[in-house]
Amino acid sequence: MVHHQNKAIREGDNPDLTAERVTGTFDTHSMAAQIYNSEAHARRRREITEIIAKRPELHDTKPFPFMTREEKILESSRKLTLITKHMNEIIEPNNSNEMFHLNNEVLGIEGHPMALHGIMFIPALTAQASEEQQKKWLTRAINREIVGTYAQTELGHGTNLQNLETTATYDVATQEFVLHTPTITGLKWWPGNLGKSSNYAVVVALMFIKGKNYGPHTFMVPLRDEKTHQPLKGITIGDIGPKIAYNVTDNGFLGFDHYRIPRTNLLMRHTRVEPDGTYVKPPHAKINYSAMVHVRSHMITGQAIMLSYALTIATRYSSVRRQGQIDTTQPEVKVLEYQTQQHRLFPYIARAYAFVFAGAETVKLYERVLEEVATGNVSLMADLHALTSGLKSVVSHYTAQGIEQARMACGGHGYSQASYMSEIFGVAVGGCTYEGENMVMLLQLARYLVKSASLVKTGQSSKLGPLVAYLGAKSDSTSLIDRTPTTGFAEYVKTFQHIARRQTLKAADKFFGLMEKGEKRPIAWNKSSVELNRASRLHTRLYIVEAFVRRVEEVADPRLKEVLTDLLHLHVNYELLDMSTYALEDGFVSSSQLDYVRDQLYFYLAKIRPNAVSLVDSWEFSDQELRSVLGRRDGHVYENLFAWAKASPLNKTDVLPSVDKYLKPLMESARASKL
Ligand SMILES: CCCCCCCCCCCCC/C=C/C(=O)SCCNC(=O)CCNC(=O)[C@H](O)C(C)(C)COP(=O)(O)OP(=O)(O)OC[C@H]1O[C@@H](n2cnc3c(N)ncnc32)[C@H](O)[C@@H]1OP(=O)(O)O
Ligand SMILES: Cc1cc2nc3c(=O)[nH]c(=O)nc-3n(C[C@H](O)[C@H](O)[C@H](O)COP(=O)(O)OP(=O)(O)OC[C@H]3O[C@@H](n4cnc5c(N)ncnc54)[C@H](O)[C@@H]3O)c2cc1C
Repeated sequence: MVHHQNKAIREGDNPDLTAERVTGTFDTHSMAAQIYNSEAHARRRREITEIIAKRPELHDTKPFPFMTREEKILESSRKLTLITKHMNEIIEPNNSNEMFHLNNEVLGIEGHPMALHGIMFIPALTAQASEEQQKKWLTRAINREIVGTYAQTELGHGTNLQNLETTATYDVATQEFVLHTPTITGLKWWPGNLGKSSNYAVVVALMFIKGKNYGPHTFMVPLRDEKTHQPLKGITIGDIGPKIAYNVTDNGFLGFDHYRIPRTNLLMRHTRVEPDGTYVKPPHAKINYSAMVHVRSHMITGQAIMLSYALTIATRYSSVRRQGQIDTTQPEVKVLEYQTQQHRLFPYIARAYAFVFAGAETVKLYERVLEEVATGNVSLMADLHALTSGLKSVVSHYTAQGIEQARMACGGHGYSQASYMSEIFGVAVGGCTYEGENMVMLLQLARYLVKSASLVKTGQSSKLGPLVAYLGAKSDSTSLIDRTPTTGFAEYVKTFQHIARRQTLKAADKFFGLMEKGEKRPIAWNKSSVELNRASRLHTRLYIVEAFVRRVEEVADPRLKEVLTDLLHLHVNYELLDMSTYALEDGFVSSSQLDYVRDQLYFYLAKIRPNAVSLVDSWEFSDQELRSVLGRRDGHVYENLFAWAKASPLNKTDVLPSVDKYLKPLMESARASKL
């Protein structure tokens, strides 16, 4: 038996796809270890996939697109109950990476009744509840004795937390907080699983003590009776209705009518209210925003995975789809042969790898900050906030663009729900909004960049943190990009640094200049905000390139290193062309250098071509996880598209009731009137 580098090869597969896999130059299991950050975890992912494959009760009973929302929720709850019961037979206890994979395989991306429980409720209790409170609630939450969510956003306000309307007013006499929703716009609106599934929530409300507003604080709030699941008195609660996607999750609304909770339900790890109403300040004003930072840190990887779902589907399909000829004397080609198709897909494959490498670094920094904050050291909170604000915005933006490109690359079949592209897009694009609308979060990073620019301008560059140290460096007068060996990335990094530095300093100049001319700070900020956000994007894209370079430098296996180096070449050339306006503006890069960059790009599209399928196979998504007829591992697309269409609920009968009721009489009366 021949041992291929690509471990997805099986007998009986579509030969067009097998031919792609045979040309792969590297071991896909080893690449999976890069993607998932360790050989052990990549192996465990495969083992979990195998266990699930052997347990039909954990499989979808029919394709998701054929289910109603209610059916999907029922089906998801059934599987959630099973995986809860059999968790220890499938994954290592309390291993969040394994849990993530188990959820993606069995429950999928459309959410489930305990999605927010794991993503935000438990992280909020872990970071913000005191030890005593954790004893009371955290263990019960981990055991799934109670189900919770994170209720912050309201109908009228999501971004501007200072103007939330839900109030928590301290009553010294009873030592209780009184939660109240004063208006319709003060209703909590959007929290996942709030509508129907959760019986508790960490609620964010403005805290008032003796008439003074202390701003947003987090409270543990019971919402439903633990036995009957009926809403408690004083609580109005429900589902907000269907969304673009993610409809298995019951995003909900919530109102309070003078609803009382004990003083000790204020989450008190970092902040306290004494029985007499004395307020004890936290060590950092934004310490209670930790659940948001948790999601922002982890969603970089989640977004990279969803982008890779779409790219896996489109790249495999492009290898079995034949249409048209390049050489008219030859048979029809696989659509992946077209340079335009490669240009549509391969730079996004490179981005997906870049994002997952950046995501791994972000999670590491997050874990470090979490540990430090637990011991009272808040020094890195601002850096983490700036980094995650930029990354969540840039990565979710390009992920959505990439999924849409992948959908279009599948032609008409990409428009069918059999591709699953619309759901992947719909779920991923939510990431541009949730956890801070992208423009808003870029502006958060811009605050950090402007402060850093001030240090540069006042000769204090030595005080710059490591993420922005390049802002204080001197630039060469021109880029040396086409004058260095093609294997060196340093010149590209220098060019991206130059572009990001110039834009940051320019945007900061504009902002400070407007203030010097007499504009008030917030007005000057608003008038500079498009330029400021450009700086934030360029800074973040520089970070992503650097994370990619760091990872490629670490790789020891020469075959992996070669293909990752090819991807990195593709990435830096594509990125530079994409931001060429900035490079051309001050003549740092000339148009002849851009011609070189373009040639490099085309060279690497062609070089990557034989590895394209292996690069997407390396993510090792099972068919169950992808839920896409077009993206099937075996490449047998056409017969399965036909089977899928035949299974459509509309095809249960030959004549629909609507035809009997309306169309037949309509046609009959049209015919009769002609007589
Ligand atoms: C295969 C993959 C499968 C995946 C499956 C699919 C996944 C789907 C999952 C879906 C789950 C979705 C869950 C979503 C949940 C939510 O959306 S929860 C709600 C999130 N809401 C937001 O993010 C709101 C955004 N707004 C804010 O964060 C804040 O309002 C603000 C914009 C940051 C401003 O806050 P405010 O308190 O008003 O700030 P200011 O008083 O103006 O101060 C600004 C200074 O504060 C610093 N700062 C802000 N936040 C932090 C922080 N977290 N840490 C550290 N510092 C912070 C900021 O830097 C400013 O500092 P200075 O410049 O020094 O003043
Ligand atoms: C799928 C999904 C899941 C969610 N899950 C949860 C959850 O579990 N819990 C929860 O509490 N919330 C949740 N949310 C809510 C989400 O966090 C908010 O919708 C998000 O933070 C954006 O806030 P907003 O809706 O108020 O947008 P808005 O702030 O109203 O944004 C509208 C526009 O105004 C602009 N804008 C607003 N403020 C500024 C500013 N200061 N400067 C410049 N431009 C500005 C924005 O850029 C945007 O273009 C979820 C949302 C979605 C879509």
